[in-house]
Amino acid sequence: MDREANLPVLPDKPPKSLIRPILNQESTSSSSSSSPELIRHLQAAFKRHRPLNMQTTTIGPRRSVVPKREASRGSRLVTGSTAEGQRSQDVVSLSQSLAANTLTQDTRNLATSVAGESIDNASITPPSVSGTINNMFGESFKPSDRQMDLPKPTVANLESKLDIGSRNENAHKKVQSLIGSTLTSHDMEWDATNQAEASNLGGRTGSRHQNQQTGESEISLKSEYKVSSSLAKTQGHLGEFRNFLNQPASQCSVMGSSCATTTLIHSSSAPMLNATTQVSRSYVEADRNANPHAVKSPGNLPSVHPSSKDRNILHANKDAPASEIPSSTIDTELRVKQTDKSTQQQCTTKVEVPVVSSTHGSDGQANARLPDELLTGVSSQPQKPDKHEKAASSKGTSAPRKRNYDPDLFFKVNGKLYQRLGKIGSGGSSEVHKVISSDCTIYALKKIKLKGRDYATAYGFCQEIGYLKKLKGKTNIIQLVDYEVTDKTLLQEVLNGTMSNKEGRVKDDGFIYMVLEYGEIDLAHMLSQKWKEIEGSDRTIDENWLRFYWQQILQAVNTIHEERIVHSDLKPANFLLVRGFLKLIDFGIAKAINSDTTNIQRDSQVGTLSYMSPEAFMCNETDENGNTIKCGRPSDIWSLGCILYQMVYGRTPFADYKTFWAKFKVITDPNHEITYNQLSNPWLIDLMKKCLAWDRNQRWRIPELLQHPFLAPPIPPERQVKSIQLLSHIAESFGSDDHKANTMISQLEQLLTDPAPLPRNDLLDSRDEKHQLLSRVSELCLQLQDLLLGLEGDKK
Ligand SMILES: Nc1ncnc2c1ncn2[C@@H]1O[C@H](COP(=O)(O)OP(=O)(O)OP(=O)(O)O)[C@@H](O)[C@H]1O
Repeated sequence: MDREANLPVLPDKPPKSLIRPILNQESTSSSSSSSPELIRHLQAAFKRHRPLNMQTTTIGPRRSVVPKREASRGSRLVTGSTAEGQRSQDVVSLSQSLAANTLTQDTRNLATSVAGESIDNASITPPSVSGTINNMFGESFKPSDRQMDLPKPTVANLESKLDIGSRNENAHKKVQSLIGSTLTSHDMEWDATNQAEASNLGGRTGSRHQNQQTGESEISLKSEYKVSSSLAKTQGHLGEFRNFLNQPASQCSVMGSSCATTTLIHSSSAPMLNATTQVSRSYVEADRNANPHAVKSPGNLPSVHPSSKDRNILHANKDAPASEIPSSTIDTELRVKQTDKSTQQQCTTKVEVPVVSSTHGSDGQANARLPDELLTGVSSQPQKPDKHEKAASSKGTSAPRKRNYDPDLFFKVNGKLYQRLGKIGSGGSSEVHKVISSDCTIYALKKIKLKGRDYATAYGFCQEIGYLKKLKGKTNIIQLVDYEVTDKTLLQEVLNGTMSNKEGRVKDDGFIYMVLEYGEIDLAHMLSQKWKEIEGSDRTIDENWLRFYWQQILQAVNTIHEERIVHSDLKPANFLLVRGFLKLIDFGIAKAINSDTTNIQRDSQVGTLSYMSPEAFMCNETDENGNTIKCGRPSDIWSLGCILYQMVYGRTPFADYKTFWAKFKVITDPNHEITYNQLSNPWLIDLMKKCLAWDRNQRWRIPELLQHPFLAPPIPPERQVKSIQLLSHIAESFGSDDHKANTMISQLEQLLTDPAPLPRNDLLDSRDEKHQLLSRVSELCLQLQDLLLGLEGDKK
């Protein structure tokens, strides 16, 4: 089949908008007859009058202007009916047949946007930011979005209003200093920006200040007007904040990220958040020491006190009529009853139980009280409708939700509040926020908007919960701490494995919330940093570093393959460092393998271009023998090969092929030879080849890869060592600058040590191979002998 004949011709040149407007050149060429003086004036005039935003966003359409974390969002390819319409520019949408006449508009947009521009995934791009990325909600995501989302005016008042109790005083002071410092930093930003932003109490602008020092010098800019104008709001936030801190601790919190590690990793990028984690840990530990059984809460506030809403929940849990039960609680209860109880309890019951006991138990009565005026303050505060969520409960998918918290500051998942600390990143389908729970544990909260998506896609997103539940307790997979799907029917269907509404679209404004273990940095950024260190020096990648992380990558993928799950979107950005170890994330397009087969059935082609296997590009087409091309575990192995290649060489194997079609063509061509530049360790090349074999049946499986000589170098037997000693003795005669002799010696050494790179199992099985090997050895020996004789002749 001549696939290319059907391919639409895409422009080789990048779209105009992507062409860097080099004013100098244009001016020069268009006025070639003018005097150089005039040109200079013209250029100066252009520069002077260029609008500000043009300077920052229009010029320099470099892909490298991607914020940390955001950088690694690659071009995910989604095809056919399952392609969701609201992807960011990084997302490719292709019709299933890949024929020109069936290409969707999205595809054209993508293909155009990537033409001439590297679509090799921004994952190795330095985490510097100078541009703006639109996220799925149409909001502009700026680098500053990563910063604290706390309300500015809350700062000044919090410290004075939160009492410091005598018990755990140090720890509480730390919390307060944290609050003070983080909010103060935010204040600075707020004060420095225009007044219109003062009303944005969500603080979405975030702080661009990278350190406290800078912030301190600007604090004097704070105007009295701004503080007083937002006083009323501040009271409300204070109430919310206190209320938040009074929430019961989640037992799941022990799974949160190590604060110390977080501090270490992020020290350069998010100093304020570092302070947060560090202090929260101190607090948690101090409190634990003081009373290991108490539910943690800072300040001298009672240790456990539910919000007014929580009290409703408690009633409901006891004997209150159903009408009083908030919807989320009903849903939670429902889910616990209707689904796998043991698993559910881990995620939901754990969270609610402390609330019940603390309020209804005798201790609870004594402890769980906030000052009434504070509660009043919370409930009387005008509620800001969340533009994303206000319709979430409409049309019967879930009952109307009353809010007693500011959605700009908090997320609520299963009745538990999580305070926003900043946006970490946004993928093609989601946005991920760093949050802190009431027990001061840091989590990542992934929020996926469902509205407008086709049902199958929404179903797929929801399946991620299913996979993560299945992978609970697996240390090399990111752990799901809690979750909520506002569309209960959808969740129920996913959990039951049914799909009734395959063709429909999600109309209700539903969301999926997933509270996840927090990862400090992803592999894409680790690689980018590593390569920055290496570039400009004559060093190559440290093999031990490579072994350390490659082994973890393999083990993580092995875990899911053993569970019969194919990830389908393996790339550096989907491996997160948690407490020093890599964990796999993003099961958004993962698929389970049916028990009677080894492949998964896909309705569409999915993945991230640079890491997609040939069969992923051709999924569901027929090969030359008429067999349907399917994806299975080998498809993940190919992606692993691309990751390893990137770790070794600093770029993916097909990075030179810039456009989608160029990549498609080369990756699906069985005769294309991937270039492997020479390395000091030939095993490394062999290992990459084992993963990147075009024929998926030739690719090694993970158990084999874990035994590959690169990870498990063979120990040479005594005899071999002797032969190597002999060779090094001979090598000394030639000196290091005799390239020819040294090449022969190292070839001989390799042949004698281990006749690589033959597959280990059929090592020297055939007589012919042994014969060939011996003749090659003797040939090299004779040549070396000649060289040695020549050398001695020269000396005489
Ligand atoms: N648990 C976590 N801890 C820290 N950061 C996370 C976590 N989960 C996700 N992220 C960040 O958010 C980004 C997007 O997350 P994720 O890949 O799960 O979303 P997605 O919408 O499926 O993205 P994609 O389109 O790349 O598949 C990740 O690359 C990572 O940087």
